[in-house]
Amino acid sequence: MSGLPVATHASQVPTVCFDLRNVQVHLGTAGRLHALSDIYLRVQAGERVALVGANGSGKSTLLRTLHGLQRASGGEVHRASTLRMAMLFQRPHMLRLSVLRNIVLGLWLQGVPWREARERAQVALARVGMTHLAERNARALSGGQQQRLALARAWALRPDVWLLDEPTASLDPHAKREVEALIAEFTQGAASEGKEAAGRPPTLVFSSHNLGQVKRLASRVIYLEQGQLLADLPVTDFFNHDLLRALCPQAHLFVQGESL
Ligand SMILES: Nc1ncnc2c1ncn2[C@@H]1O[C@H](COP(=O)(O)OP(=O)(O)OP(=O)(O)O)[C@@H](O)[C@H]1O
Repeated sequence: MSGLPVATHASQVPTVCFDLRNVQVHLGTAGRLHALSDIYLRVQAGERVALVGANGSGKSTLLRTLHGLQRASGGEVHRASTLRMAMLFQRPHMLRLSVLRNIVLGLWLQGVPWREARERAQVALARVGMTHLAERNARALSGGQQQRLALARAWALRPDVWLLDEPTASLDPHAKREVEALIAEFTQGAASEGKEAAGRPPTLVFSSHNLGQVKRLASRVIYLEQGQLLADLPVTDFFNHDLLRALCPQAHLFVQGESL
């Protein structure tokens, strides 16, 4: 694993965030399960990449490999050294503390002084419309509220890169819409302090089974099947049925199945 050269433009946000070359991830007993095979993937700063594919196709493993939570068994993982990454999961992990303290502690652990952390946490809570819940125990929140809190906690850290693993999969339709709207706001520039001034919104890589959500949030779609990357297309090409059928029949079948 190594750092990519960092571009010199004012924001210090590098042009290439991730560059995976021939990456393999083997899991399970004696590494017999090939969760990812021969992955080549370069993600530029500001891209919005959706990972799609059936259950077990390797989406979570790829996200975890990008983050560094999962070590590659082979190949090269290059990651820009200055990246600040936030990773969110389908079911967020909340500390048994108040809503506000969940954010404050996250910031404090990153070296932000307590007083500043409290102020930033309050701004972040307001940003997700949860100020009135600041003193509630975070574990007592609904699933949708917990995911909004997880987003606030991540946003308070001002990440360059958002890695989201099926962030709305376990939510009811109303909470889904709320959480998706926040993801759109936080990752499309408008709410990203500092990044906006640099003219470059943060980078988003997310997995989803919701193809409507993929259309709304992504600019590029990657299709995985049994750990292999079979299609990597601009979102408009991916949802062009004739083109997709010609370029990647497996992905076309998958889209047809998911659209039923
Ligand atoms: N810790 C682990 N040990 C062994 N096998 C694992 C482990 N984690 C994942 N796998 C296997 O690796 C493969 C890829 O799993 P992964 O969770 O990346 O798929 P996914 O596309 O995210 O699936 P889903 O849509 O269900 O979340 C699957 O066969 C899965 O069973």
